[in-house]
Amino acid sequence: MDITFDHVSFTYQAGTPFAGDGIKDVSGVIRDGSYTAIIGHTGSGKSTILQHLNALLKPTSGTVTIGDKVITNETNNKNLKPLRQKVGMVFQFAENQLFEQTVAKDIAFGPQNFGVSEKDALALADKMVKMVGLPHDVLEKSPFDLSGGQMRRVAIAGVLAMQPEVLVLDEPTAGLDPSGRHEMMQMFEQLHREQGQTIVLVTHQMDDVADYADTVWVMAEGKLIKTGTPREIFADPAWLKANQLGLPKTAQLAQQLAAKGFHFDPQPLTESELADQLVPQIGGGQRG
Ligand SMILES: Nc1ncnc2c1ncn2[C@@H]1O[C@H](COP(=O)(O)OP(=O)(O)OP(=O)(O)O)[C@@H](O)[C@H]1O
Repeated sequence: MDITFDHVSFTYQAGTPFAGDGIKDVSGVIRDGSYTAIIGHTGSGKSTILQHLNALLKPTSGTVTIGDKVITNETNNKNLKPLRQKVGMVFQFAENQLFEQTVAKDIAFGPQNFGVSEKDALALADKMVKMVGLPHDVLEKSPFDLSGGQMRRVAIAGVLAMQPEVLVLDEPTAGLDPSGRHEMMQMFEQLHREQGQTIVLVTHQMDDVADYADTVWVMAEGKLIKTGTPREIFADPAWLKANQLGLPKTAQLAQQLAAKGFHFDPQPLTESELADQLVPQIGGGQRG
């Protein structure tokens, strides 16, 4: 399912003295099957974009087309429930939204709310717990007895149990330690690679953009100022700096090595790309 923005603007508290622009004249497509990263400085409009992906916000002007559903300022709120199933949102610190007595009930809550029987919803909970890498025995535990990272996985399992066509992640690894971050990003990567899950990721981590995304939207002051592949977006360090964005760590390291006489073409964005280009230059690669 594609999600298409056509000249979308959104004004918070429109018509009041507190009115403020959220996004301005955004046009672009989140392609079915893509892994799209949305990046930009604080206040650039990323969260406002996300909330248009399942019509939590409706455009002040312009249209958002989600699959076959066209959302405008005039769209009636009543008919939006199916969208909430099709576009699953994992908000920042999603674990704060857990509330049931057991993990199983918490994960099953969403599907049951959409008419799935209790038995089938609990079977889904069983499957999703595995998918997010948690042991089976957490199902009967209280979510509040788990670690923070485990609680977040339960919250994500609850979103996945809705079997969304598009999975939207708002800084899903915020507050996790480096290994927890890596494991969680690998989990999303697996969903994308093995099941073709469409993913939209808001992140401040340029390494994650380079490692996982195939498409990038760059936001600044409410506008979508650039779209492209990570390679296209990271090709111009001066432009990135002007927009208060950085390079992935690997590309930064390659820049430092280039200043010492090493040569890279194309610019390496991931560790394995860096290693592939560096090894021949230091005469390595053959051991023993
Ligand atoms: N509830 C609100 N009421 C009024 N203005 C808002 C509201 N939420 C956001 N804004 C404004 O809309 C603009 C875009 O904000 P948004 O939260 O979408 O940016 P962001 O890129 O997600 O920021 P961050 O990286 O800090 O989460 C900002 O100028 C912000 O001040």
